[in-house]
Amino acid sequence: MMAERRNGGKPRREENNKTSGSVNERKRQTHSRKYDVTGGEKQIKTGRKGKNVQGKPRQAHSSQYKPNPNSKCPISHLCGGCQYVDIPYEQQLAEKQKYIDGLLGAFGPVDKIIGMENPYHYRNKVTAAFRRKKSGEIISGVYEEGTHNILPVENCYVEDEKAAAIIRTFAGLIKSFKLQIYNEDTGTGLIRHLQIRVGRKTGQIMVIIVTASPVFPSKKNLANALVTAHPEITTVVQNINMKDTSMVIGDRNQVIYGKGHIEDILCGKRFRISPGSFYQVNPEQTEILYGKAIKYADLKKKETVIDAYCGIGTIGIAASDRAKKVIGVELNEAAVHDARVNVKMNKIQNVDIYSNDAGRFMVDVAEEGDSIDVVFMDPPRSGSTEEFMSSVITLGPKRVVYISCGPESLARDLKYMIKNGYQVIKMTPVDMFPLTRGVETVVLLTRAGAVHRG
Ligand SMILES: C[S@@+](CC[C@H](N)C(=O)[O-])C[C@H]1O[C@@H](n2cnc3c(N)ncnc32)[C@H](O)[C@@H]1O
Repeated sequence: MMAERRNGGKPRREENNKTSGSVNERKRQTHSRKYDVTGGEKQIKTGRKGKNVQGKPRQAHSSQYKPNPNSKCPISHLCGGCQYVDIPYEQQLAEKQKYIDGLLGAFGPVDKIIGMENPYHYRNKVTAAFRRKKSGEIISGVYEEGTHNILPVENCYVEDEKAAAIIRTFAGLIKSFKLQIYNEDTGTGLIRHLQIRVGRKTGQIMVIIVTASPVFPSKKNLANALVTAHPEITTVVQNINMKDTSMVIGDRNQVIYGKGHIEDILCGKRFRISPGSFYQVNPEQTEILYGKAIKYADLKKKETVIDAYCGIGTIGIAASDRAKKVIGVELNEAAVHDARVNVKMNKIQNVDIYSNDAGRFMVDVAEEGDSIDVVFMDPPRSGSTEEFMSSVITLGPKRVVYISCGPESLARDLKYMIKNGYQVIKMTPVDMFPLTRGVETVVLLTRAGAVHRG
């Protein structure tokens, strides 16, 4: 087997594979808005140590918070997440269509954007920060854009409603258990964030309590109280993040209750999701997106397929019944582990998962001259690399199916692929992030001269 020749049948381990994105992606993320609609790690735009980007002290507060009386969401002007919350849904879709047509239309035909029937409360992953008021009451919410001020969230239109209810309960428990909220300036306190992940089809819910220290007194009692209030919670995990970082999730997990992960069902397959693993935030639209991607791949059970940036293996596993062989490659260690478990759990024989940088992996495959028929590529928002794409060009697969949540990096990468002998056959935008400006696009490229069916 070609991949076994490359590493003796053992998964490769990379120095960098504890990350949830490439180094460039992580650098870029720290300068992005904090509410990452695409499902990447939630980021805080940091200024000088102890200051926010406006040079104000970093201690979380919201004394200057003024609700916007003209918006459905009183904090939409400050949170920076839902730029389109006050625009009718049809108009949101029209705006996104216009944007994608303008940015990508010159490369090939763009289909009509696929919207949602109910574009609210779709987000299966919700992260909250906390602040103690002078009265002792605990506020839960999100960061004001570009600052460390915490804005109270009463009713977020994109978040899963069960997750929001759990966050409210947890805020009350912080007070009753007398837990200290982490203070970035002094480095004291325990509770950094709470993250909830929901398996929408299985109903499983994971609560991740991110702490600044491994020492977490009465964590079992706290988890019991939370599960008693919300019996739908299936697991509670302590995630330890001791770094001075804007990343929410740290490297270490300790299971407090349940299995330490959840499962969800997507495209008829079952997927395990661990705290550090990427999973699309809008699974209803993901099924539509993957359906398009697999249709574009036009598989006939004869093809060797690469699923690059495979996360927990979702696209490759969903496509595996239609291919001869699928090779997944992913950098994040937790996701690689999940992907391997997912292959076994779904009793799939023709999928191998590799732990590696996608670019380096493709270089190896290209150097060995292996034969690849189809490449799925679903890189982070910052897009792919020349290293990766030049190897794709060397390998010359008949079809490349590019899935992207970053239209601008997609445009850059399509230019490169076109310059190097590929053509864009079609593109479909899918609205994975209603109420926000975000839009996902799936693109079919073929080698110029290759016959295009379907
Ligand atoms: C947009 S997600 C897509 C994941 C998966 N295809 C899905 O749909 O769930 C991008 C994935 O690329 C991974 N990643 C980031 N940089 C990478 C790199 N240089 N090499 C391999 N994987 C990388 C991330 O950890 C993440 O799982």
